[in-house]
Amino acid sequence: MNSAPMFRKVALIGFGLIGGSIARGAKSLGLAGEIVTTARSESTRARVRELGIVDHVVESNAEAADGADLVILCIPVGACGDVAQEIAPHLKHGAIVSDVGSVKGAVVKAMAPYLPEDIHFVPAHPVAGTENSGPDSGFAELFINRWCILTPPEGTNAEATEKLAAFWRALGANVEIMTPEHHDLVLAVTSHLPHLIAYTIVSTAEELEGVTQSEVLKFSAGGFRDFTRIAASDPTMWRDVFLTNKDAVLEMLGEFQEDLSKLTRAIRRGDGDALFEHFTRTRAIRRGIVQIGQDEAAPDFGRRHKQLGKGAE
Ligand SMILES: NC(=O)c1ccc[n+]([C@@H]2O[C@H](COP(=O)([O-])OP(=O)(O)OC[C@H]3O[C@@H](n4cnc5c(N)ncnc54)[C@H](O)[C@@H]3O)[C@@H](O)[C@H]2O)c1
Ligand SMILES: O=C(O)C(=O)C[C@]1(C(=O)O)C=C[C@@H](O)C=C1
Repeated sequence: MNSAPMFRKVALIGFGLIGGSIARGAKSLGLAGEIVTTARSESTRARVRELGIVDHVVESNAEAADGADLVILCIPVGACGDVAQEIAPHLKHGAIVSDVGSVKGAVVKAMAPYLPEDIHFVPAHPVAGTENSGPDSGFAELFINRWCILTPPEGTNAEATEKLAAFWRALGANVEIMTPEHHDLVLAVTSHLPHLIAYTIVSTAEELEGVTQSEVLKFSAGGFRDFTRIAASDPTMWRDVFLTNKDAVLEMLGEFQEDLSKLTRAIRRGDGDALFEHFTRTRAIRRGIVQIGQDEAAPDFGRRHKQLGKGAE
């Protein structure tokens, strides 16, 4: 059985992995009276119409935002400022405007100046994704048991923040609130740096002289294969992440390079104790993360999951 709609009209600007997943989840669970979306290219809009998930696919961002109670920008971080400027005159009084960008400080800085005072701006980042993009890549269960971080600017209406938090919880996410600056520092090490390492190592392997490309492909077992998955992530999205979270990423990269130098020295010196001690510590960290994941599994996970499954039938 579907829940009562939380919002009368939800506008999703951009219909890729994240926009498409929100649409599928919200549709299955009946979270919106009406879902309107738009995408930049006619071919994407045509594909979204064909998929038949949303109620209306419109031609422009302004048209999508017009009269919506909740507007979510599901587009690359670098495009958020321009789109905020474009939709601002069309926003309904009291509407909640949000985004899903992987970087928060730059998004707040780019969007806030354009949003009228009667709009509730509640930036968000669902920490859930895959290496795929585009209208066919989304799925309703993407956010189940994952975190969604909200970074409302100081003075944001608490009721609006709670309404958006409830929307994300309904999609299956666990919600946490923090400042954009803290978000960007944490995500620099947990998400942005790992992607940079994956992007680096895959091209390093490809450019090696003593090892052929076919050998790399043939013998890419577990570890390297995981890196190639991450390194297949969308170039536009990740270009924007590194351009807009420059300071935090550079800070974390500095720390990483120091630690890498320590391990390099241990290998060069044949210091087995240092290597063993290091790997023992990282194994404990991994086991701790897995345990936290199990402890924090939402108690009503099964129910939500079933509900999504039913709605999608
Ligand atoms: N992919 C992930 O794993 C992931 C996870 C969490 C958050 N995010 C964030 O979500 C956002 C969207 O990512 P995605 O993975 O859904 O991307 P995607 O490539 O699958 O979809 C992006 C959508 O944005 C539209 N778009 C692109 N440039 C635009 C522009 N200049 N103006 C208007 N629309 C534009 C595209 O037409 C498409 O509909 C990004 O900000 C990303 O940082 C991504
Ligand atoms: O699993 C993946 O493919 C992801 O990279 C998802 C991932 C992440 O780093 O965890 C990537 C970027 C987003 O901002 C959030 C989630």
